[in-house]
Amino acid sequence: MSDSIKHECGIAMIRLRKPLEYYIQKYGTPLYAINRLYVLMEKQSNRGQDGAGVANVKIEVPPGSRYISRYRSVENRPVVDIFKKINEKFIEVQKQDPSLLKNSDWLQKNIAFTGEVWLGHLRYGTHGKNEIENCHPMLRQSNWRSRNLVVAGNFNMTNADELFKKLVDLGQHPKDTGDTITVLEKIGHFLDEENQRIFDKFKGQYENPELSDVIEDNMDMQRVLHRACRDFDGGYAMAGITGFGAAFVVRDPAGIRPAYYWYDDEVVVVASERVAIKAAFGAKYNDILEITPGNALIINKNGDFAEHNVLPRLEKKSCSFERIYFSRGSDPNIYSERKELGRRLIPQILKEINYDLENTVFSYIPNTAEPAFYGMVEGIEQYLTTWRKERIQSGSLSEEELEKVLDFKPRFEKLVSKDVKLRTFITNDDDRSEMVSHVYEMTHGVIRKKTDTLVIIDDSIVRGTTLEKSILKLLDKLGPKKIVIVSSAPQIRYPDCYGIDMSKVKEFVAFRAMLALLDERGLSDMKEEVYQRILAMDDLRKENLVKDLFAQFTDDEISKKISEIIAPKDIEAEVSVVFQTVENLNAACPQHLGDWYFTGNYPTPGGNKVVNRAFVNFMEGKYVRAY
Ligand SMILES: O=P(O)(O)OC[C@H]1O[C@H](OP(=O)(O)OP(=O)(O)O)[C@H](O)[C@@H]1O
Ligand SMILES: NC(=O)CC[C@H](N)C(=O)O
Repeated sequence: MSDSIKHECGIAMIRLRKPLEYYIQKYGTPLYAINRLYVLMEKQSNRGQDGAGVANVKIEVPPGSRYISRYRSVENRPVVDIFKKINEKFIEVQKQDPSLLKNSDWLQKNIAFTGEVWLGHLRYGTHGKNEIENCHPMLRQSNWRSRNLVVAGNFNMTNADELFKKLVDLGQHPKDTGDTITVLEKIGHFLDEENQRIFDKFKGQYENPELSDVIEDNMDMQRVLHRACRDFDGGYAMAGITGFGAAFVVRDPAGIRPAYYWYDDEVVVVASERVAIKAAFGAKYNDILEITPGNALIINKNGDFAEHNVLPRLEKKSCSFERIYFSRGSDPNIYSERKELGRRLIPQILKEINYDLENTVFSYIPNTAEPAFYGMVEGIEQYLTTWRKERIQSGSLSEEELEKVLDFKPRFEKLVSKDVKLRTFITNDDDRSEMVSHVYEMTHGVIRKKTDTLVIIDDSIVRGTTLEKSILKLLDKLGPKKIVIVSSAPQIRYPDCYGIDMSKVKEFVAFRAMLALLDERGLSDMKEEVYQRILAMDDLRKENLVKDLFAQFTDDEISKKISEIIAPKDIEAEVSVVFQTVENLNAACPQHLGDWYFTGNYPTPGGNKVVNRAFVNFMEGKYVRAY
């Protein structure tokens, strides 16, 4: 695992509900599912670039034939790499005899990746190195078909270490400490027990080969998943396929990680983002459903499916950062939420520029912040409508003044372009500073030197590196009197532990600002005091003690300190930072109230353990992950 802040992982599942023959007839190719899965995965490439994997299971093949196939890759463009390899198999068949591509029986007997159940994964590793061994899907193999298991997930458990220990206490000997293996083994353990339970129940009644079918027909996946997941503390959308073709996607009880599905009579499809399902299958957004938190979508061997409750639901706390930054902004709901985030910042922005729209230029830092910018544009226009009305209704305007009021146009400009697609989050820390200075270029000749204030919106300020190392220096060269950085997200104060690797508190510029304020105010002893209180806790999950440190200061004090920290010493413009309030974030994204990054209110008890541990690590000078 590199030290960079991570995005998410993405999952993609397709279950063909008809025989392969049907798709060959209708779509003229045996590659129907492959092509759709490719789109489903490429459209989620924003969620993981450390590696990718695809697994395929054939239902009902005779003993002796391979029925689970898998490719994984950590190449530069892992999804392309995998699908190229899969495609090569069909190119070979084409060369051999093109008519075989229409022969579903022959294909399923002879060619891998011609099965009915597909599972794809894009990885941003949070646990374990960026090596192919850590790529999902992971396999748990057995000579008994119904004991085979393939798993891929978007997840992080705050108690991965305890889960591992439990497996060892059971007498197991996992081949790796990685969290995906731990989860795989955990589900696998209860899958084994379920196999045994059904075997014991029916053993007198059927002969052995027949018994295998009876086990598969009676397998209670809801029970397996309930027993496997009840010890998980974390955020997860965990997808799996058994060797006999039953598939599932289970979502954490607080709905932290996203999971959507869509179906028709040909397919059942699951993905982390709606945009991907829309693109791959032309689905209508309104027909794409969200897996209910605490439920599993279970697809039987025969293609029937339903949601089943697996764990009691918790208060829904879906990750708000998905809406602010991670997920693709072309999802109509996300687009309008991002706009709303921009619009809601207007009162703070107007205050910051002293209501002087004449000498202000508005712009944004590409790419994610673009919709928030459009929201900001709408907000300014709304403000101007009210302003014009009030001026006109005052009745005191001369002809010339009236014309000026009606003519006035706010200045919205594209000042920053980003010509490298690579997101700065994905490079490791050392390369990152180097990289960010080359990623952006500025539009000169728009700002009136020493006269204009520049208001520029970004989606989030995490470490402040993008601003400090690159953007502010470049913007300063345009000559503004003042630069107001607007963040559509509130101050990121607390670590995440539910799917993204943001668990080292010292990385956050808001945390560094809080430390600086403690020092300035002579409150440095509080750090030691909180540290000792955490060490004395009998259960770190009880409460988040780091909150006590932030509670010493107002939001504005922290914002001011952040602006001091990120403003490079050698620039001329005054710099200030405006952050979204948590109330406005929640109002803009009412279905995604998971705001622990900003509030420290974690949706599971393990979150408190992570933040307390992260603080202990900081105090002890340990630069390691806190879960
Ligand atoms: O404060 P920092 O730690 O530097 O991180 C915050 C920046 O990182 C992200 O940009 P990214 O380059 O991923 O761009 P995007 O907007 O194109 O997604 C995000 O949009 C912020 O601009
Ligand atoms: N971002 C994720 O969901 C990571 C999944 C898993 N924890 C891994 O590291 O592979």
